[in-house]
Amino acid sequence: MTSPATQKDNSQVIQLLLVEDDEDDYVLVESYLDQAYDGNIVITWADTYEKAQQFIAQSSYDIYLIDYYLGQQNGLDLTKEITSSTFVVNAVILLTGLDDHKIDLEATKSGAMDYLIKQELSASMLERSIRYALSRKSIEEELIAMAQHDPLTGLANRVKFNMALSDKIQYARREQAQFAVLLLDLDNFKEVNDTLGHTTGDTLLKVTARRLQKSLRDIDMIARLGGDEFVIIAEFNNIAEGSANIAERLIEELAEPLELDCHQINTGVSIGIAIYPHDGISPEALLKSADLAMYKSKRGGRSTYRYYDPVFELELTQTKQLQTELQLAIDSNQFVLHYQPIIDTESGRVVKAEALIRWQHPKKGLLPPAMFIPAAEKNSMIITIGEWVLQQACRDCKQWQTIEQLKDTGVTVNLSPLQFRDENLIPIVSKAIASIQLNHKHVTLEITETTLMEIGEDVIERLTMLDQLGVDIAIDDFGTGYSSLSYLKQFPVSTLKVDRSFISDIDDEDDDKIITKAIVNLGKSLNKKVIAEGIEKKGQLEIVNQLGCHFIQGYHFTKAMPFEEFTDWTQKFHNKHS
Ligand SMILES: Nc1nc2c(ncn2[C@@H]2O[C@@H]3COP(=O)(O)O[C@H]4[C@@H](O)[C@H](n5cnc6c(=O)[nH]c(N)nc65)O[C@@H]4COP(=O)(O)O[C@H]3[C@H]2O)c(=O)[nH]1
Repeated sequence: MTSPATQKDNSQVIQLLLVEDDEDDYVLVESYLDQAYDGNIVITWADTYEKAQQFIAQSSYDIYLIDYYLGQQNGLDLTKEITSSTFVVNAVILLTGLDDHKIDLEATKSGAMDYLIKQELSASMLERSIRYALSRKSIEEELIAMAQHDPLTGLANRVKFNMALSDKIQYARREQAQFAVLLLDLDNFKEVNDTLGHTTGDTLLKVTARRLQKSLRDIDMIARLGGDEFVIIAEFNNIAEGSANIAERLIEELAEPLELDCHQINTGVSIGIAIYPHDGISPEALLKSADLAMYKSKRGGRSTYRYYDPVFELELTQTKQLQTELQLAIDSNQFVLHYQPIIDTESGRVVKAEALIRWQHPKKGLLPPAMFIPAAEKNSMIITIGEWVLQQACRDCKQWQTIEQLKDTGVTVNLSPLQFRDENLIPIVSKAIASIQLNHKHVTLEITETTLMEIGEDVIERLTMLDQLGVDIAIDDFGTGYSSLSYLKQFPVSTLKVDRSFISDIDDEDDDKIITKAIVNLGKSLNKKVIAEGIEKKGQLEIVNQLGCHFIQGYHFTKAMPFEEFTDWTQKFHNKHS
């Protein structure tokens, strides 16, 4: 008998475990194998079931040759033990003294690759059977490798990641160790994919995978879970310091601009971190915690990382609850619109009214948008709410046209980022206006500067489509979104709305005055109107008048009011100022 496989170190030589309780049969099989392989085979002989189990636990073999009858036990059971792993291929050949169709079937069912009858055995038959089994093993191994890898990046895929995470948990439980799961999501992958095409998107993913591999140690596991989501399992001596360092390094590395297909691409990554065992002891729980933390870092300004905090769970539950309530609010008409006048500084008339949504909650009373719009924006509910706002605002505007003092008053509606991106936006807007035969010029859509900046190159196309409909477009919160001048020049927008933060300190802070002045001048040079919103005090009004703002809006005149109140207020205002 040769020594166990563990002691040999020649990869060309076949390692074979022969499980045979009959010494004569062992000698016969060994002689055939020697004849067939001329020494290029290492045979480890186990003469009992238990010994075979020991060898199997210590080492792995290229081929297992197992006798069907092993004393009181059965070679089929041992075969099942060896072949039971889903992700490791083991080549087993069963030997039997009987030519029995039933045993043949059982052998195949148990996972054996072949079934040989001892009386018919020869060196060539053994060699052929082993050759076939090894070739099938290598094909199956290749298939398994393919099933565990992401073909695009070559990284491990979700299947392999799940296995690795389960293994890591078992190891950490045994060793009382900690480790971190870092979930990464690229910040502007969708924009790259949508604007530059899938080929560039794929290249970005491949480059990202390479960058991640470069930044990590070999011992860290990295996988692509799908889309632009990557995940890392990493162990550190000091888990808090180590995981923070790695997250910072990855954020820095992935923030480096890239030149892809002649485009400069600025990517970034948001990272969520969950630590075993604090944030979960099962693969599902850990991944869910990392996912919540990643979602948080995405929301809290991109290119950041967050550790999981149980409070996120509570927030998520509250958000879900709010979303259920919002659906009910939509179904039972609990939303109302309030209107705030926008006044032309030259004519002194109310030219438009900004529609601002409120929720008439059956228990909590009248709720401001800040208490429900962010939750609605987390899913498509904002699209449904936004469509209602648009239709109601158009209906109200049509009503004003029947009143002499308000017949020229237009309406302004806020569009959330999701609505602006929605492919049905144009039909929704045109239906709301056309269904009541309102003139398009009476409708203004307000889109924040930040939203416009986040859309990417598609923005001009989308704005142009709205412009072609005939509606007016205003950029809200202007001055906070860092839009470039060259971009702004191409936007078919009529109005810039100076962000309230500049107006609030305009009377005592020079910087804000300078910025507002610059925005007004910029607006004028680009042939756009400028609205100063948030005018609360007389002093602010005087300054914005001095600077030449075209329109004004704010508590100094009035807060937003329900439809009837707004109508009365405007009539009185016009009577007073006519
Ligand atoms: N401190 C101060 N505040 C003033 C003054 N004048 C007006 N405001 C408030 O400033 C907000 C102006 O609207 P926004 O910037 O578009 O900001 C809006 C807008 O982003 C969002 N929102 C409101 N209605 C809708 C809607 O129908 N759809 C969408 N998507 N968002 C909406 O909610 C935000 C807040 O709305 P509101 O609570 O109604 O708050 C309104 C308005 O009541 C002032 O002189 N001083």
